[in-house]
Amino acid sequence: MYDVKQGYEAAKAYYAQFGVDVDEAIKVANETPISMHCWQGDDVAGLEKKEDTSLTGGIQTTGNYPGKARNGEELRADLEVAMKYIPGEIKVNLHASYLEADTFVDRNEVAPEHFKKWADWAVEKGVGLDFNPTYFSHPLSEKATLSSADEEIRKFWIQHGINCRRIGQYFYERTGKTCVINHWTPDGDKEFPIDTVGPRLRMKDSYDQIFEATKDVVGVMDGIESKVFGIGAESYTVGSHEFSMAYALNARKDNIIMTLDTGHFHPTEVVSAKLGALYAFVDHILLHVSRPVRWDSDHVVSFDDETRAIMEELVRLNRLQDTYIATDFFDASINRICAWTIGLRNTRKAMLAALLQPVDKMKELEATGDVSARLAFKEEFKAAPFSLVWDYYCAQQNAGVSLDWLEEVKAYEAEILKVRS
Ligand SMILES: C[C@H](O)[C@H](O)[C@@H](O)C(=O)CO
Ligand SMILES: [Mn+2]
Repeated sequence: MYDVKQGYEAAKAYYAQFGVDVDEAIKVANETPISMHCWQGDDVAGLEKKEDTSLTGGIQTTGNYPGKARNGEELRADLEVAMKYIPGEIKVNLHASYLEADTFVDRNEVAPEHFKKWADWAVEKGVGLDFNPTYFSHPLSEKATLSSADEEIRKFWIQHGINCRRIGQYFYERTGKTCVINHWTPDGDKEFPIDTVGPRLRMKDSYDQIFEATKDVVGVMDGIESKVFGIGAESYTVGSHEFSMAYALNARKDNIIMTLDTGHFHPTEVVSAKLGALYAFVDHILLHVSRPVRWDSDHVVSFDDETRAIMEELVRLNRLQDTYIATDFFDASINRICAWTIGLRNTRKAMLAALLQPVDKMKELEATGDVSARLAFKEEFKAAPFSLVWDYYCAQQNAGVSLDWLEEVKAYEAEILKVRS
């Protein structure tokens, strides 16, 4: 290993030229929570006691890498391994389908008691918990959920949403940290329907009922996640971007916000370009950081242009602290602990790289009309020595410098994952 401290000192001198406080950047990156999705660990299968665990709702995992977690204990153990190598504040993000009970519990019956093991574990680890109603992978979700024209089915899913908000409050009470709840429904149509508003009016009414019935709930924030299409819902989604944005804005409640998933837009649309416009109107946004490859493929988050641009935009807008950052990917073709570690480290690294830029100086250049210097600065910091600061930060946090973590995860794979059938 090279001299990490020496590298950090050199980088510090480089950044000092531009007035960037490296230690402050590390501090902010370290204290900004990233919500780590549990569903990478078992290919979104969940822990419900049921025969059919197939993934529906127009989302897909591909690959059959050995060693996926088969129960809550294994999933928590795997999460813990990955968490060792992800520096900074982490929350863990659960779907309702990760309930733990001795017998089958249907979605309209989920309750706080089914998440006691998760809450005990989170308290022991000192992490917060976020939550998601699971409006998919269920016989009653095949046609539609919150927008269903069948009142019995719609009622079933409304009850699920209501119960999930109560579970969110339970997580808040146990961990002392706000529980961010995300609502995503797969409702949509393969062909463009004749009646495009009816399903939306029903979905709007369903959300209204969920929030009205739980208006006493405290300690939660609710994101409404939009999506442009899904497999089998290529032409129309009920919860489109316009629907979700309009719902969140019109709700006029501080706790109902928009969720932007980086894989849920047309391929040439980028979330980074939406943030500045939305923050002119809202106080908070929930982000699902993913990597769409040609479609909403949910590849592992990369340290790529868009992830970096999102973080740069949040820093420049001074909205990092107002944005709930969550990861959302599921790759079944590689070691799942590596998937988490790589994706979450990249998310944090992009955040740190964004914080290591002289934003005030760049704003000043722009304000004075010096657009040539603005471009020169933007380009300069693309290749600035942030990785030396990153390595130092990982060393400080005992999170594995460079690829140190890989050998240890491989050892865990050989010892623990390989023996799972
Ligand atoms: C598991 C899903 O990815 C998640 O609930 C949702 O956020 C989504 O992005 C569906 O495409
Ligand atoms: Mn998502």
